[in-house]
Amino acid sequence: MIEIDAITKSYDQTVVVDHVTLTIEPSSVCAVVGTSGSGKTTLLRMINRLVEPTSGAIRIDGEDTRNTHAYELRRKIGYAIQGHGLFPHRSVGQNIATVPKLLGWDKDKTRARVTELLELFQLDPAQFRDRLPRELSGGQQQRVGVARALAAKPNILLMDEPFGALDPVIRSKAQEDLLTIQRQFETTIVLVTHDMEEAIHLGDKIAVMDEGKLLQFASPQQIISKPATPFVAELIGTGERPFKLLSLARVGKFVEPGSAEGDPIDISATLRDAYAELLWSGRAALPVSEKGQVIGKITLDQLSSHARPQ
Ligand SMILES: Nc1ncnc2c1ncn2[C@@H]1O[C@H](COP(=O)(O)OP(=O)(O)OP(=O)(O)O)[C@@H](O)[C@H]1O
Repeated sequence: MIEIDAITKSYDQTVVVDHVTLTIEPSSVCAVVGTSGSGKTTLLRMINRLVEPTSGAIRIDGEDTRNTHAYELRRKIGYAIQGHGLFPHRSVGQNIATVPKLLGWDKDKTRARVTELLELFQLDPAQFRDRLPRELSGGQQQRVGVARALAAKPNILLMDEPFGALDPVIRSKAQEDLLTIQRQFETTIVLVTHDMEEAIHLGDKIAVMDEGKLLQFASPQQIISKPATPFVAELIGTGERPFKLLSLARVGKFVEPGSAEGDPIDISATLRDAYAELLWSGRAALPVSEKGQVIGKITLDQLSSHARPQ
């Protein structure tokens, strides 16, 4: 658990993070969202003391971070940034091994961990271990950046716009991979993004910042249905609200008995996918399938009722 308690950062007379208080539950994803200059990166960096707070406290599992050396904290906490920040003259394997090496892991253990991570991120170790970062595509470099951040099996992973430089297709794959890995390792993730769509998709909770202040800290559902201020509503985009609500729920929860015409949709699809398919094909209901078997249907009426605040 990360408890952020009235944390404040000022540079000279300018307050860039202003008395922010929030608690991030273990094994959850907290997305920090806001416009440029709102203090997101500064807030994130105060968690691993890359930036020292001016006042306030941060506790990790009850322990005040000021009681731990900053370098120890940074070895314990994974950190991945936009543009991945890989060391250009070190191989992929050496990049991933950075923190294990600092922690004094032996060679075999480190090599085994690098192999495990390369496989996890679908980068064939035989092919990629000895390449230099510049010999990889942007998406592959980004995966190495996240692999490096996870190398020493941190409980906490801080991510600053990790997918910012990726094209939409690779980005969405990278987001899915991250969620899979997060569930597998139960990592607590704090992720900075300026993209509300990404925050809604990845966050169990979303922290909305503006001018150094925390405007709202709530679930995606609550942020969309009950934005705390007009600024939060603006960030979501009023016209987008119904679709964003639909994107949070999966078809599986809303299956009705009966059948419908045409191609089925899988139970794992989002209600937004189902809605798009209904509109596109001009149908009022879709058959729903699970492992290739039709198990019921989902109707336009049901989707409409779910696209409103509950
Ligand atoms: N070392 C520093 N010295 C002085 N001002 C700083 C310093 N670091 C950040 N700031 C200022 O603090 C404010 C918040 O910066 P921060 O990088 O936290 O914002 P952000 O929300 O992450 O923005 P972006 O999305 O553009 O990265 C900005 O106005 C920035 O200019």
